Amino acid sequence: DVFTALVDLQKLLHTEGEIIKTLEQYLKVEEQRLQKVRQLREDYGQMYQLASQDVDSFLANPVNAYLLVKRLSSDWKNAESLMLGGEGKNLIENITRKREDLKFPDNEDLNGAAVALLRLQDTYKLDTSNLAKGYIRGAKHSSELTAGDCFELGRQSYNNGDFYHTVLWMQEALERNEDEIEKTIDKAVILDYLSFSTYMQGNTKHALKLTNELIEIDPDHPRARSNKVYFENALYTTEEKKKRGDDGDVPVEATYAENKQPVSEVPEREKYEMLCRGEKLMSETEESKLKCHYFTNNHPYFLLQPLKEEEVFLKPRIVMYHDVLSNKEIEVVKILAAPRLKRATVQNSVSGELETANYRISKSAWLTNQEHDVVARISQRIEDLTGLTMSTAEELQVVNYGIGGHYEPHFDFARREEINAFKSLGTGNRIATWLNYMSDVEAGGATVFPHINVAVWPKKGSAAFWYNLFKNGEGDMLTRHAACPVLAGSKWVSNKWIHERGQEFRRKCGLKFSD
Ligand SMILES: O=C(O)CCC(=O)C(=O)O
Ligand SMILES: [Fe+2]
Repeated sequence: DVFTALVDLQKLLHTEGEIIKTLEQYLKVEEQRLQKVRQLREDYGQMYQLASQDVDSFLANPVNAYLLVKRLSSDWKNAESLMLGGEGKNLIENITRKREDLKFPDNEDLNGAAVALLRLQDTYKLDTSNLAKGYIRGAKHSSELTAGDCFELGRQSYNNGDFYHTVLWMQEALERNEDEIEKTIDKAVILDYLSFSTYMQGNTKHALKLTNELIEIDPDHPRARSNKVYFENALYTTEEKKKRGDDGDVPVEATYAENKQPVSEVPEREKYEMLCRGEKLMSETEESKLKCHYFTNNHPYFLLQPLKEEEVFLKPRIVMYHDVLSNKEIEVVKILAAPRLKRATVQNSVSGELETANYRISKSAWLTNQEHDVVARISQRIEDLTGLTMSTAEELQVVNYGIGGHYEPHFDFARREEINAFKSLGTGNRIATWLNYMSDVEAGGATVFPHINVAVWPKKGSAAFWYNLFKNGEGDMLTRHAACPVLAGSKWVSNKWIHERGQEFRRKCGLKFSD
């Protein structure tokens, strides 16, 4: 799970440093080795020349005879091992197998990184060729991708059965391949993937054209000819059907399905992505009702140092507080959590078991009030600000999202049917959520509420707070929210999930669906 948090990517940079050292060492040793090989070639050459001048008299000399035999037996054995062996094997063994402190990503990690990039491409509507140039929203963030890199993204998509992205990236690979002087990938290999995926996307005509191109550059390609026949037949059948007035089931032009979600999910999904991109969906009138003021909660701590409270939405009431955590407190929390970050889990709604899921990609750790004064202080501050007891709240969850890290729309509370959720805690449902933003995020990473058109942008030191349950204990469906994928930078949050038990005299219960 290397791809889920920035801290892990830092470890990979360390590995990269070690790889550079190993390569340098390898070059040095190899150059010395080649020098020895060159010397041997010289020695053999000299002797051969001497012998060739007069073969008979050369061989008549017993020393020469001996040397010839030696040169072709033990000397050649040494030469052989010099040529075959090389230091490479030892050096590679040393860096990969013996070094436990080095982290190398595996195939699953590579796939995860590719999927993350493709998710960003979709959510933020990034253009393939701009992305390949390293441009993210106009600003150049990274180095360019080679044709080979684009091919690799396409291949990962292909292996995931995602032909839409395969076509996008193979096309980009093809274009880049044309311009490359030192080719990073073979054109025929790209065409092979591209033609098949184009067919799978419903564009048989174009798939056939690409296959013909492939046959032109590689007439003996193992699959191209049979594919050609197959595509021709498929096209013929469609044309025939058309003639018969039967409109045929294969669209002639590609219609790339943008969204693979079930129809019922599309509106939420679209709203979620629009909000993530920063599109404003809330009306002016709704926005004009929101206020900002200084907040004291009649507590001595905040009377001395009032907090800025900003209303983000009224029903359900979502508020933001600014300058809640200091940079020093944030540093302490990050340092405590960093060595314990693990891939975040979600509760299976049927079994109540915790498991990892692709709709939540981040790393998290839990901190208790007992382990550090700063953690206890944060808990106390939340209690003072909300008036709710922290004695039944969950521990402080610290979360780090890497590039592409996200949490798709969800509720923080358990629905009626999720009977097993929070059972072991014995503190009731999650009545409210307190979310601390512990970093600014360069791009992306908003917390969005798609059903009420709200987007909250992370700001270091700020916090968001809302009730998940109505006063009568029923869940408020409008609190459904998501963490948008991080487009650039790294996002740190920490949250306190506050539970029902113990709040009886703090938040008056009611019969109505009201907050
Ligand atoms: O990170 C965010 O912005 C939201 C996180 C969240 O919703 C959660 O952890 O339940
Ligand atoms: Fe949440």
